[in-house]
Amino acid sequence: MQVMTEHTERDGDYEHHGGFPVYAADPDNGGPHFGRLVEALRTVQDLAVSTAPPPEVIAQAAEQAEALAALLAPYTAPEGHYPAGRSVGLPGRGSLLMLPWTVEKFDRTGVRSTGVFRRYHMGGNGAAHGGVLPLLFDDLFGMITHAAGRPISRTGYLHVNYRKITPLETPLVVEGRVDRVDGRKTFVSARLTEPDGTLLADAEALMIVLLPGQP
Ligand SMILES: CCCCCCCCCC(=O)SCCNC(=O)CCNC(=O)[C@H](O)C(C)(C)COP(=O)(O)OP(=O)(O)OC[C@H]1O[C@@H](n2cnc3c(N)ncnc32)[C@H](O)[C@@H]1OP(=O)(O)O
Repeated sequence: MQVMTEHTERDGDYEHHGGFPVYAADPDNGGPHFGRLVEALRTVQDLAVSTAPPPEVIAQAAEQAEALAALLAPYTAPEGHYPAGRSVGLPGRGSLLMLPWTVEKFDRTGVRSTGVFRRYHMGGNGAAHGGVLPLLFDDLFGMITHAAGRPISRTGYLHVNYRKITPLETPLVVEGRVDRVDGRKTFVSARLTEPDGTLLADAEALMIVLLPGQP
């Protein structure tokens, strides 16, 4: 997918990325207002799942949301030609789908990212939803594979162990690495912890290098 980092040592097939389009990081991070837009939309997501306004306010909000959608709709662009997902200077690379975390380390020895789960990510009883942890790990494993100089790979399996309730609005750290390479197979693992090292979840996955033209 995204070829966004310079590598000094690359896998021999690094330039082959299956059938993925090759596209680059956006050096402008979407321009001067894009980060602000993404953050405002994330706040709207938080509020959309946590407010109970009266019907007249909901109607007003719906009209404004519809107007925003109508404003943006004419600018739909092909994959790799919009800043979401390519704005590596923004939390979650500027993609609303990704957790709004910040990559602190990205090299062949592994990737570390820090951030918080927000109100939008809540499951039950104040804790993070179980489904957002695999999202965090899966994206991290994609980055780990990429940072290790492996060609773009897809997740064959992803196993998460939920060790402790994951809190919201609490600074957390996720860090992982390549454990083993076997032909097309890259075995990776990672841990989600509190800053004091308390383990919240760990995960392991198999990333499989795509064959030429493979989607
Ligand atoms: C900077 C950011 C960069 C981000 C990069 C993007 C990362 C994206 C990560 C993802 O989330 S991808 C989305 C979730 N994954 C998928 O949708 C994958 C769907 N599955 C497939 O497309 C194919 O199954 C796959 C390409 C993964 C593998 O199919 P292949 O037909 O190419 O391979 P094959 O089935 O022959 O398996 C290759 C090897 O892996 C092994 N394998 C495959 N799946 C396995 C599995 N689930 N468990 C254990 N082993 C498995 C398989 O046995 C075999 O081992 P050997 O080479 O030793 O014989």
